[in-house]
Amino acid sequence: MILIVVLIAVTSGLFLLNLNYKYWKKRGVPGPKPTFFVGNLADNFLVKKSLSDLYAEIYQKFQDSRLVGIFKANTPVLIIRDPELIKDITVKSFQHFHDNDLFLDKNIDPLLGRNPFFLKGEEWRSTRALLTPGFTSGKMKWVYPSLEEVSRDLVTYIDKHQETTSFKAKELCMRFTLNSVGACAFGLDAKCFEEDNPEFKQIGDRFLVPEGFQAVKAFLIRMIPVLRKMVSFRITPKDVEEKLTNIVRQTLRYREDNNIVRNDFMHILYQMTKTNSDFKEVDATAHAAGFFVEGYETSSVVMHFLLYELAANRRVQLKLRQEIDKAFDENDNTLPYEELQKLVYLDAAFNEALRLHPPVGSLRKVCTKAYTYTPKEDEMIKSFIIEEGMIVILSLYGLHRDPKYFTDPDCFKPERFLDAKKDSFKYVFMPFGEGQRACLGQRFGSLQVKIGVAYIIRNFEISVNGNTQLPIKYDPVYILTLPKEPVWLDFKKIR
Ligand code: HEM
Repeated sequence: MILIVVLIAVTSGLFLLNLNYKYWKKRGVPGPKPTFFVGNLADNFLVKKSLSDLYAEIYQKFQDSRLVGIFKANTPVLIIRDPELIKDITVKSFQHFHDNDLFLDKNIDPLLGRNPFFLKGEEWRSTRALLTPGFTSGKMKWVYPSLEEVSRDLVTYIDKHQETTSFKAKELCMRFTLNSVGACAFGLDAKCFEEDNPEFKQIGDRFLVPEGFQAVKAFLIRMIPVLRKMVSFRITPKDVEEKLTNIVRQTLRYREDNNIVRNDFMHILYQMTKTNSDFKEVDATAHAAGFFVEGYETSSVVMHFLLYELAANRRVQLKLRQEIDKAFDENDNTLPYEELQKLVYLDAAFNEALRLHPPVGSLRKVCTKAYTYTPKEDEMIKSFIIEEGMIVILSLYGLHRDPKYFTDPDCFKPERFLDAKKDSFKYVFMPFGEGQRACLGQRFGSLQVKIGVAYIIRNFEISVNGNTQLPIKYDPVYILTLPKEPVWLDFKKIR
């Protein structure tokens, strides 16, 4: 009897699973054939390819479609290919797609759970409004002297070590961004150029890497989304949470006891704890931690890809050095904030590195209010409803390498950004996202990467070391776009 019940349950389960696989067919939306149980993401489940690589592959296969229907396990998901539709989702119809497909309970992960990236609805809106004043261009000018100091320390650090060894680019850039975030967010010297493994680096090495059991939970939640509400999942390791909380607590106390005012993000948070009774110490800690994790990691990823591309493309490196040298030479061997803003070729090279290697390879939005998809006249699809709760994917990696928008899409050619008319890459080049949910730290991230690279190019000739495995393949597991094997660079002092 039990056997019969189990058989009936399994057969009905299989039947229902297969039934769901007709979801897109019924609506006439094109898409790749799903594999039973895993849907279209088998290569990610088997740790062969990153999700961003997979979405981009699917994006590329369906050249003539505005959207592609796929299955994550047996859940229907939409990949949006059309820039006009992307504009609608991120800007015009934002009220239908205002949340990210990410879930962290702030009672379980109090630091990242309070981060705007993970927050939803009204809570996201009010937190974003609270933090936005910390990222104005005025505030960037405020922290710029700290960034200059850290950049000079970077040059001294490379200088000291380059005789004996070449550098793992990501690690070098991470030391730089950790020091700059330490200075600009916490008002502290993170000592990443002095010690081999200082506390900030230990925290940085572990922050975004869910360990053991948490990684298994993350995988299960991805496969079976209903588990989100049943399984307690955290990204921030417990000991990292304790260390960061202590750093913030001590800094706030020290400032209070000694009446210290510094030009940094912590001062803004400190003021909020004094002026807003709803803003508690745990909020200050969470937002300082948010600045920490978003500030060092994405920027160090971008910076190391930019250095790699400059090392691999000598012509671009030389041209960039001419621009940078001129600015330093005309300003007493310094690079003032206003001068950095004028470096158009540096800006183009930065954008081109972001185009080729966007750290966030895909954006996953959730439909928060049913949305009617209206096809164009030449489409073979009827109008249909994108239901509340459906996940829509914007494949940044797919868009950024689409030959329809970028000629020779796999080549590093900063000139394309110089020649382009304003806004011509809108909604096809969007490394920071678009619309109300776009990256809050874009100004700070761009500033620290550009100043760090400017100081390096001013002082060193860089080349790719033979230890680098080419062509670069992306890590299938890490949540950001990162090479599976490290990029090694050689530095030759020229000044
Ligand atoms: C160059 C480096 C960076 C890149 C490429 C980058 C990219 C992104 C992307 C793609 C998003 C998602 C946008 C969306 O959902 O539409 C995002 C969100 C966010 N980023 Fe960045 N980011 C960078 C640096 C930073 C820095 C330095 C900070 C802060 C110090 C920061 C803070 C945030 C926050 C708070 C969000 C969530 C915004 C929201 O949901 O309202 N980012 N970033």
